Amino acid sequence: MPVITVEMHEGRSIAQKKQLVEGITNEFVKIGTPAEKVTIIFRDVAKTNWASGGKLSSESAARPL
Ligand SMILES: O=C(O)/C=C/C=C(\O)C(=O)O
Repeated sequence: MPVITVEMHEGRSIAQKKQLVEGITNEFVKIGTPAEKVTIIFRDVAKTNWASGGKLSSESAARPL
């Protein structure tokens, strides 16, 4: 019963999340896991709560989601 947690910047659309769900689930199906057993949790993190390379994401140049 795999549980996959995806922590990412907030802002992705439902359509984008559905695409991710399909892709991630399919990878597990390819290795023999029934799709119903795959659980995916999205944790959308505000850019003010995320930092990389010593900088808050909210203060870094915007990149497309
Ligand atoms: O850590 C970074 O520099 C960038 C992270 C980007 C995401 O988490 C995202 O695109 O959701």
